[in-house]
Amino acid sequence: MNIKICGLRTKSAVDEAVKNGATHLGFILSKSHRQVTPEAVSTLTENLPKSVKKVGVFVNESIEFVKNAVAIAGLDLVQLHGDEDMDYIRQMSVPVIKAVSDFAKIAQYENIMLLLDSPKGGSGQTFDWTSVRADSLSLPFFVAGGLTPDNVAAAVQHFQDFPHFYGVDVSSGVETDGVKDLTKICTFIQNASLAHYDDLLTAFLTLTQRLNAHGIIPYLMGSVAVQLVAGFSTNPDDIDIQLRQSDFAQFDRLSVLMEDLGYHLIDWHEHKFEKGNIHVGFANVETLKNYANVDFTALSKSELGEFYLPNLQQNIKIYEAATRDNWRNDKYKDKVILEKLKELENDR
Ligand SMILES: O=C(O)c1ccccc1N[C@@H]1O[C@H](COP(=O)(O)O)[C@@H](O)[C@H]1O
Repeated sequence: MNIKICGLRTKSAVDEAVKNGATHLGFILSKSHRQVTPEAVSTLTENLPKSVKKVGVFVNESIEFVKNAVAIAGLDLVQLHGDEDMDYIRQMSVPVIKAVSDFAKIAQYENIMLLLDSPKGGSGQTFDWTSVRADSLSLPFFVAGGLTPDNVAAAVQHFQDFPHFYGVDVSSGVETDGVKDLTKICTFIQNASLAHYDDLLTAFLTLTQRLNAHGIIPYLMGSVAVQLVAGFSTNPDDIDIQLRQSDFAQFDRLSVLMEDLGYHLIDWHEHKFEKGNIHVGFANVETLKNYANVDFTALSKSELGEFYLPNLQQNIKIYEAATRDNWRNDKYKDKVILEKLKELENDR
């Protein structure tokens, strides 16, 4: 789940957002009471994990102004909140998020990300979510505008089935008296991530029933399994399923079964499927011994259904292996999960 915390101005707020699993940090570089300089962004984001993206927010600035800020602040993306059109957007040196509030005008944009917002960015005003039709959106999109720790779960649930829903974005809703509130940042991220976790777990349980009907018992791995076993928020992105080699080898049969459930194959090499905002990856559980020195036959069955999952100690071994694995993209997240798992084990 992508979670963007925007309008950051202090190191403590940046640290709180990162610590809790924000995937994007937003900095206002145009005129606003939240405005910061590109130099300040550079200082505030020193030592930021690579997986956390820095977004600069601009309103109708000159191309030179934006490019200069991108270079000084080291921005990964720019968010454009004014009347910038495709001619302007094509001149940007980094990927673009375009804020839109008139949803009838979405069709003019291509190869970018959208941010659905109320007409006045950063005002904390919501828009009518039901005014957006899923079939009008063919680009990945963030939802913003008046989100708060209290309504973000409802927003995630509302947009979850939109095929291109990418994440949620907040500024005013995590402030108290105009200043970023660390408790609200933490609660916002946890509530957004919990709503997505609930959806992923429900999708996994549906999938499990279908696999079981074909004589297959899946192994639930990754951050959904950790959250189920350990109970802390892991902000899962996808569902990691492992299968016995005999089941995994019949990938064509698996593909048919997934398509029946509305998923489509998005990466044949990685055995990844997608349905809306839900991604499911398959792998062979019998490789666990070599990868993490975990005997897959020692994994326990869940009480929630006919599937296996690793316990606390087995998850620790798996995440230790993941943090050593050069192929893993999000090592920072793996490291945070590993630290929390170890803390939990020490407390027992
Ligand atoms: O936050 C600002 O001051 C701002 C100024 C100019 C353009 C956009 C701005 N904020 C962005 O608007 C969205 C929604 O914010 P909110 O949660 O409704 O307050 C978010 O991306 C802000 O960073």
